[in-house]
Amino acid sequence: MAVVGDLSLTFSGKETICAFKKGMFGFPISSRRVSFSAGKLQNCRVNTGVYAVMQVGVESTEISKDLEKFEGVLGLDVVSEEELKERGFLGLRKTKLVCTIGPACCSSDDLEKLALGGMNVARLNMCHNTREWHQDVIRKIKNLNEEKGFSVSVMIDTEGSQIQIVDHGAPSSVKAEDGSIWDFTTEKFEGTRPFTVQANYEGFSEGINVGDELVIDGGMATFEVVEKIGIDLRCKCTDPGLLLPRAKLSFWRDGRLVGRSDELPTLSAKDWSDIEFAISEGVDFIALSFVNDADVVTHLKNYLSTKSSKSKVLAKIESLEALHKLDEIVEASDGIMIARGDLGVEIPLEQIPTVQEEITYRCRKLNKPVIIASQLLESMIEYPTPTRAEVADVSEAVRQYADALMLSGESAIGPYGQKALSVLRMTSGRMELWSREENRETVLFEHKLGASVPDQIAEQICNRAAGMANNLGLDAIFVYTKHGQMASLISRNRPNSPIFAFTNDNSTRMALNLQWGVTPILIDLSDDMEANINRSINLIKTKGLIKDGDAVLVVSDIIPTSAAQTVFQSIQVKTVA
Ligand SMILES: Nc1ncnc2c1ncn2[C@@H]1O[C@H](COP(=O)(O)OP(=O)(O)OP(=O)(O)O)[C@@H](O)[C@H]1O
Ligand SMILES: CC(=O)C(=O)O
Ligand SMILES: [K+]
Ligand SMILES: [Mg+2]
Repeated sequence: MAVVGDLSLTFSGKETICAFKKGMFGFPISSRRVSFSAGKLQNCRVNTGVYAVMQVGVESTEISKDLEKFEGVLGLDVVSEEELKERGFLGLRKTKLVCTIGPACCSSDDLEKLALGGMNVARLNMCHNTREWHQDVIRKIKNLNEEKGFSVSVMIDTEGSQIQIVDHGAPSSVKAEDGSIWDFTTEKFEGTRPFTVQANYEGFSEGINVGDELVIDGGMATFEVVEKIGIDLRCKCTDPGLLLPRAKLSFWRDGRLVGRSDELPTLSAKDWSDIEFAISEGVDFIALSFVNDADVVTHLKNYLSTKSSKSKVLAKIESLEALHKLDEIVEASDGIMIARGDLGVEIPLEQIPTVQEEITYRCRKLNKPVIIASQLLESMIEYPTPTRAEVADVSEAVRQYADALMLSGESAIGPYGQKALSVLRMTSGRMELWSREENRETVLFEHKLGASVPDQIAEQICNRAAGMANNLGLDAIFVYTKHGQMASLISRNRPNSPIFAFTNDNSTRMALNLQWGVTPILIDLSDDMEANINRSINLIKTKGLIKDGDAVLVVSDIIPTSAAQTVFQSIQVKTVA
């Protein structure tokens, strides 16, 4: 049980304690109003992750005195708290970790182990499994957050539409031999039909000519189209290989992709129904597969706001079209996933590394979090140790300053998911340290970032703040933020000091889980900024996480709630005393 502190209350008469938030205590309180008669209520355990300013409708001064100590509870997750206690400010991990949840890790026990192992975001791929299964996993994660003080965000990833194999006549993989002739059809067939492959999309052969190349999964096997029979294609295997279930099909002519993805809807009827589900479950992120332009992102964001949903929309970059419209997609979305798996079906594999670096850089410039996904530790689906090349790939992603790294099958279906997560954690920690030592005082690549976000005052304040924190070697940056904008602008500079983002908005807290170097903390914020700052520093101090003499840089962007107030944006250095 995550505990901020134990509290004993002595009741002298017929008193009522009002407005405790649900979950405030370590035992369940379902009502917001609890009555106690005379006696002593001992060892009420106050959870982290839930904040409340308590109002006490009592005459007893004794109770008020006890409760005063707890006024304003810090919503700091248990994992960051432990990491901070063990390793100090500079030891906090900066790169965020996303785990795909699948049959290998969906029990509460497994999910808890992943949360303890550093999972910041749990991803659910709507391509697989049932609605009930997904719902069950989401509820388990939310329960763990509430009861055990974790702060794991939930992401759903839409199925999207793509030309792929639905049936190749075998339960798992089939081998295509050199020179063998295969029919690709959309017709459904019963049982096994040798050398026949069923594709999922009626128009899959439209515009395809004899002589075109059909590539499976970006290079697992290659065929040449030798004949068109109605809408079916007869093909000869020119590069033998494996056809896996759900393998992706792409067509090439003269070394170029024959672009097809704009024919298919980014959001199918199934995707919309999954989005309704995501809204009703209150998920934190919706990742859109096969985004081809900004319109679909804007459309979904507008739709979510009509539903009062605070889910953030991530665009997955996994098509050639998306690369052509990268900037507009990045600007429209709340973040990006570089989906290297399907991207490798649409562009030659040797282009992936440079494209990854370019997308990562564009995202940082435009101040949007970016996740690097797919095959980071692929061999760990089978083996308990990664290849050296995989560790090098992970390190490179960290060196590029991606916000987050993602596990796919490694956690979803592999028996070594927790180990894979720890490989990500150790490798990113090592690389972060190395980059910091390399960069020392020059982490601020401001000349490279340029002025590129709309709010230039906020941008300048945050750039200066990050620079100051580095130059002065400050212990931490505290930022007070409603929507996370300032926290994100500081993170964009990738400063050495950890960024603690204090917010009173839970959806901001959950969204910031994806941002490099940011530890979001839920806290009650009043209009009095000085009071907020002092109270949060005191709370952190009470927990033993900061001590006298530590120096923090404080940045705030609290927007006025009344006409009498002005926008409060400031930088100050505070030495804890
Ligand atoms: N909920 C699930 N139930 C069963 N299997 C799953 C589930 N989620 C993932 N998997 C398995 O893990 C593998 C990797 O998962 P992942 O979701 O990353 O697939 P992907 O094909 O890379 O993603 P996408 O479909 O978005 O392109 C999948 O091929 C699938 O076998
Ligand atoms: C993650 C994903 O969708 C991909 O790599 O294709
Ligand atoms: K998907
Ligand atoms: Mg994909």
